[in-house]
Amino acid sequence: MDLLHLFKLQKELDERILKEHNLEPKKLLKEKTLALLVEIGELANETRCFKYWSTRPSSERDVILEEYVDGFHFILSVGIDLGVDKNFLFYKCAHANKTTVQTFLDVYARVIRFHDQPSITNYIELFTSYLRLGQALDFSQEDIERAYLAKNEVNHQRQTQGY
Ligand SMILES: O=c1ccn([C@H]2C[C@H](O)[C@@H](COP(=O)(O)OP(=O)(O)OP(=O)(O)O)O2)c(=O)[nH]1
Repeated sequence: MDLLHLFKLQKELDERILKEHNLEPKKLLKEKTLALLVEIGELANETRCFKYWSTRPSSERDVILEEYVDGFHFILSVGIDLGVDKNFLFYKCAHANKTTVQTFLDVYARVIRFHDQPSITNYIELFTSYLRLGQALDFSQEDIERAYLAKNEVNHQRQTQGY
């Protein structure tokens, strides 16, 4: 996954959204944090991993992947606001032997911790937990990159259409 390229595309999208909505280039950490928490909830809903009371199957893989990359957009976006986008290197994160439910809860905890204390260390922890979630959902880095690029394009089209 070419992360520096994804950060660059994210920056272009974020700047465009600010411009189209006449927003000051102020940081929107609270809004982005809530947006990310909502996206993670939508993602969990599509997987149905916590719905022990139901036998209905999860959504299609592509639907789950699209929800996943919505959250990834916001993670990249807060990384840009933090100033790590130009030199952020990330290799592999070890596979953690946890249930999908626990992996979701870990991501929520990391989001809140980063919000309360937006340090680079807490950002890396958040980023790692989100990639672990991707692994738990069986997405390769190539899957994530391809789906990110597709959704980034959709987000630009939405701005063109006055979304
Ligand atoms: O500053 C921003 C704001 C939004 N986004 C992206 C992230 C995500 O990919 C999308 C917002 O999520 P979604 O597509 O779910 O938006 P929605 O308005 O909730 O649409 P829907 O009703 O289709 O879920 O916009 C950014 O990249 N940067």
